[in-house]
Amino acid sequence: MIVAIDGPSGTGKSSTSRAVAAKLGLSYLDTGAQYRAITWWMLTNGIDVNDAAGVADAAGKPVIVSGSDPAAPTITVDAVDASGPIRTQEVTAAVSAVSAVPEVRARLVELQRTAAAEALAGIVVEGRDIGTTVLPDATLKIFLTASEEARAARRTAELKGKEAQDLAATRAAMAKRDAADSGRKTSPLAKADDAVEVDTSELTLDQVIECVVTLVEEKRIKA
Ligand SMILES: Nc1ncnc2c1ncn2[C@@H]1O[C@H](COP(=O)(O)OP(=O)(O)OP(=O)(O)O)[C@@H](O)[C@H]1O
Ligand SMILES: Nc1ccn([C@H]2C[C@H](O)[C@@H](COP(=O)(O)O)O2)c(=O)n1
Repeated sequence: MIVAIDGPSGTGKSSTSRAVAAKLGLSYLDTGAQYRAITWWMLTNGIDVNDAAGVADAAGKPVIVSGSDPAAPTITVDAVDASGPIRTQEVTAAVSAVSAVPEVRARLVELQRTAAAEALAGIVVEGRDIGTTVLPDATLKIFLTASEEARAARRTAELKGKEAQDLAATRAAMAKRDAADSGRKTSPLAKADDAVEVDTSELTLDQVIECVVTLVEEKRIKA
């Protein structure tokens, strides 16, 4: 059972994927965390993230390891816990440039396919190009969407007290990142033709989780 969950930022991919994987006894992989991890490594090693050739040259250097337990997902870079540093606004602002570099994508797609192949009980993999490129033969593909307004409100609430921005700034930053992720040449953010689209704007997180669990169970019955 391989479940691919894609969609723009703030649509609920991580929260939904973790919960669905935990409920169904599947592994979990957050591919966005891997793009953030390689971006953090570039920033901490003084590589100009807007120099695509420099990023491409360095793409093979960091060792990125993702833990796939949905109850406690982990990510390390060169054996250092990167789970905190990859969530800073500095990394968020730089990640689209790094993830547009084909050498970076080739490196991470290989890790992602290996993780899926090794997950014997099945896996939920979330990202932007999982259904279209990474795992085109996934058992079930979901494309989550939500209005810009709903996504910005969710992200603003999440960042409250941390690196808080106001609603308008958060909305603008999300729209900019989504435009970059959708507009890049190599495997852009896109819905696979055979993905089920779920608009989460008016749904609670529990409703989205239930909806995806039901879709997985329907697939299991048919298989
Ligand atoms: N249906 C929902 N209703 C209300 N809040 C939600 C819903 N889904 C997710 N959230 C909240 O919205 C925030 C963003 O969710 P999440 O991180 O899962 O989105 P994402 O699609 O993985 O985002 P990104 O791609 O930017 O990492 C979280 O605080 C989460 O709890
Ligand atoms: N499969 C993926 C996953 C993520 N990215 C890039 C684009 C996102 O802006 C960034 C961070 O992802 P998030 O943590 O917000 O889910 O990583 C990608 O290009 N492909």
